[in-house]
Amino acid sequence: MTDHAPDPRMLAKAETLTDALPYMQRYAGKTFVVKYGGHAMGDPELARDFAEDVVLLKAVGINPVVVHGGGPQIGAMLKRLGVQSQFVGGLRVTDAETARIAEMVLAGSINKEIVSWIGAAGGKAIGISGKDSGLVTARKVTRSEADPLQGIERHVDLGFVGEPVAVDASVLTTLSAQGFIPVIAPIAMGADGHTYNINADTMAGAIAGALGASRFFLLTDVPGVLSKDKQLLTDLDPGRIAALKADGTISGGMIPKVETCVAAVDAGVDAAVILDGRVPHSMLLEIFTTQGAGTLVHR
Ligand SMILES: Nc1ncnc2c1ncn2[C@@H]1O[C@H](COP(=O)(O)OP(=O)(O)O)[C@@H](O)[C@H]1O
Ligand SMILES: CC(=O)N[C@@H](CCC(=O)OP(=O)(O)O)C(=O)O
Repeated sequence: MTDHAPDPRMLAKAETLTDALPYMQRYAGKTFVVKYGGHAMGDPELARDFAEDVVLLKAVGINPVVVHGGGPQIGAMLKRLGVQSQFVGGLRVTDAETARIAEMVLAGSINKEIVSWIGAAGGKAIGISGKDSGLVTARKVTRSEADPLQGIERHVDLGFVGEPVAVDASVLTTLSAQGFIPVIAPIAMGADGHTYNINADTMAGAIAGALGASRFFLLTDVPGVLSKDKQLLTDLDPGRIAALKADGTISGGMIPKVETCVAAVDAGVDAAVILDGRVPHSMLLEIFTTQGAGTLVHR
């Protein structure tokens, strides 16, 4: 009798799989856009976990599309080359030289690294930037900032910082339908012929909107949006986000992240989730279990 008693650990594994079945059935054929942040990709072990998660999504019939960042890696390269860099409202002021370096780091090294990880996990990834096949057309971002000394709004020139104005997602749907996993660097051409550096969150949100994605995940290095006393805010709508920005709770790199979540849900994405990329397999837990993780942004 005892010889045939099921091992409880094996049973638990089987249960995990059967628990995931309704989610697999619900999401088969849907598109999930995943933004993989530069801060989340530091650890090779976590990068392997991330690649396995993406390949698993593809294997169960979901179409994952990866948009990556690389802010810290661009920063490190600029430092090595002795180029000064500064951020205004979470965006890197980008002169022509910085734009060239950002493209080299994002579309060159990081993009191919992610493609390699997915390949090693058994997936077929194709690495492109917003330039390929006219995927994204950018225009120059204009920002104004309050000048406390003069009490006026002052225009800030961010240089070659772009925002998507048009997305032709046909290359992505074609690649996905053929079994490929698109991996996208946040660099695009403007109609003016210039190369633009685009915040990766903004790029991912525009792509999620254009694809009509069911889910939009942003993997970063914090558990989600935190309150002033560092508690995780699990559920946010656009009104609450505006208040948290206004009182300074949300600052720096979290600003483009929440703005892009709001834009994505406005564009028809069902839900956007800001997740901790440092937690192994955080995306799988969010998708295939009842345990919600991170901050859910919805209408
Ligand atoms: N309210 C907030 N909750 C969580 N993180 C915040 C908040 N306000 C600012 N941040 C900052 O935003 C950072 C995430 O943005 P960013 O550094 O651009 O990440 P990524 O490289 O993953 O895109 C966090 O590490 C944190 O320092
Ligand atoms: C205009 C702008 O700020 N572009 C970003 C692009 C990379 C990025 O967004 O990377 P993360 O997602 O890792 O922050 C930059 O130059 O850092």
